[in-house]
Amino acid sequence: MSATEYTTKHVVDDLVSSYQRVPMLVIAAHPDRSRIGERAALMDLYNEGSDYLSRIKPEFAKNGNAGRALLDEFISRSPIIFQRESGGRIKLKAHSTKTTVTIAGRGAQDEYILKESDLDNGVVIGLNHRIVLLLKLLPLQDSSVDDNDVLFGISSDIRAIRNRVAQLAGMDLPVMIRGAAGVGKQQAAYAIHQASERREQPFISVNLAAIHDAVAEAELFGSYRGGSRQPGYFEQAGSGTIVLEDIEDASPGLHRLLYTVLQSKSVVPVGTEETLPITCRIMLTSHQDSRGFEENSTLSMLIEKLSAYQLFIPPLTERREDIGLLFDYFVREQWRKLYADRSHDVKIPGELMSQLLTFHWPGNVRQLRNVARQVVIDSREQEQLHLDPQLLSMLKPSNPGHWEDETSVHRKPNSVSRDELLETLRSCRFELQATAKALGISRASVYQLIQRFEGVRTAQDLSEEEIKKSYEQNRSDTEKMMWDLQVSQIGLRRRLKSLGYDI
Ligand SMILES: Nc1ncnc2c1ncn2[C@@H]1O[C@H](COP(=O)(O)OP(=O)(O)OP(=O)(O)O)[C@@H](O)[C@H]1O
Repeated sequence: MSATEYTTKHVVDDLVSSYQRVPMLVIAAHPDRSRIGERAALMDLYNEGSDYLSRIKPEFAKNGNAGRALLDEFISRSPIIFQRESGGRIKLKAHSTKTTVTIAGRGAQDEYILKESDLDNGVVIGLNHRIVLLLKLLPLQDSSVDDNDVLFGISSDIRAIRNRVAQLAGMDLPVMIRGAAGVGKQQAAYAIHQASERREQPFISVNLAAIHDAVAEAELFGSYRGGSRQPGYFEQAGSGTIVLEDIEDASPGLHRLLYTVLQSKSVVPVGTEETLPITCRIMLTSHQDSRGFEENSTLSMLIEKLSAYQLFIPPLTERREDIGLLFDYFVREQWRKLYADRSHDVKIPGELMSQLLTFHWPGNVRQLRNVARQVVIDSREQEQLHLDPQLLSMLKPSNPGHWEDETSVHRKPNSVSRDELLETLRSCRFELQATAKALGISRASVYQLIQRFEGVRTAQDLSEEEIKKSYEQNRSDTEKMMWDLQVSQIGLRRRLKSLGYDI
């Protein structure tokens, strides 16, 4: 690789937009768990065209500490060689080492060619099935890890978001947080609240899609019923923070109500003449791309009003370097919760970590956390973390982008058969937006087709009984519930939350 400046997409529009990226090795699994998240830059590969990896080189570091090599007795001192080839490719040569080298968990070979695009996404290197490293082009930054970070992670994206959170915490302004389902939007809102002067005040999160239009006004702004005052969510938030989740899923009526309230900075509880000033900080979350908002709609005006400060959280697969550390963090958290009496120094097997690093994570961090919980439950009597075969097959890498070329296709909804709809819904994890894209029809048409065909449903159509049964059978795992009930996980979570389940 020549000494080119690699440009990287950045998460926060108005922060620095390019970094120098170099080939970096990040430890994702190591017998000594404290080493997860350490990184080493292959500067000789970057500058001179070749570098090597062995038990004694290079030196990995985090938190500004002095570096140390892998130092694992099962890893050979003889080197694995990285050599620059034409076209930004890298040859990895394992001829002269006794260490078994695997790439992305596949069978061991003596030589591998890594394309530049592989290095962009991150190449998963397994050493003797004990140590797993991610080789990726990353900015030349130190790895800083603090277990007390509300937003945990070592990627430059999470780092930039943490900096942004610190800035936003000091400004008493509304914030808009965008990103796909499960990326950590609510976690980011909580991080801002915790870092702000409002931290001692309530933090209230409201799922707008779960509120029925008929009761929305009373639930949000309060009411006067049967001789007593019922406080709404805005009042309950007091001088704290209110997070209005997934704003695009609320009804247009609700958008209009919120817009009026935000203009007047006050609410009028239903059935009263009383005007109550709003003192809480407002944050919105959205899982939709800004192009998805219809121009001049109340929603777009509402968003414009509230989006003076935005935060975008990228999907987990764009920051694979966070996976090892986050998984270890969630395993420790779940282990403490479930087996407080047992040491939580269980080993993460190399194969498991390779699989986690290569999976496409459509449910993002939430799904990773669910997998960690499931693995901990399944490992009760084991020395190592154990993965249930069903879960293992679910984590097989697949091609999530298979519909992307079809976004320009436009067809009549009438030409979509029930079978095609069902098959596409399944391949898109029952998410309506993705299904609409894949079929080349609008989201509204997908919804109409669901209503039309028998046996095809959304989470809104499920009975409370069915939800309860599936919740118990699947031990509250919403990923499993999604496949069981054949509805989107986002919709399902919304229903669960509105029914008061702990998720
Ligand atoms: N960087 C992070 N560090 C620690 N925990 C995280 C991080 N990101 C997400 N999580 C955890 O992952 C789970 C999902 O995060 P969160 O609920 O914030 O996602 P979201 O983007 O708001 O999802 P949705 O759009 O589906 O509501 C939560 O349990 C959260 O605590």
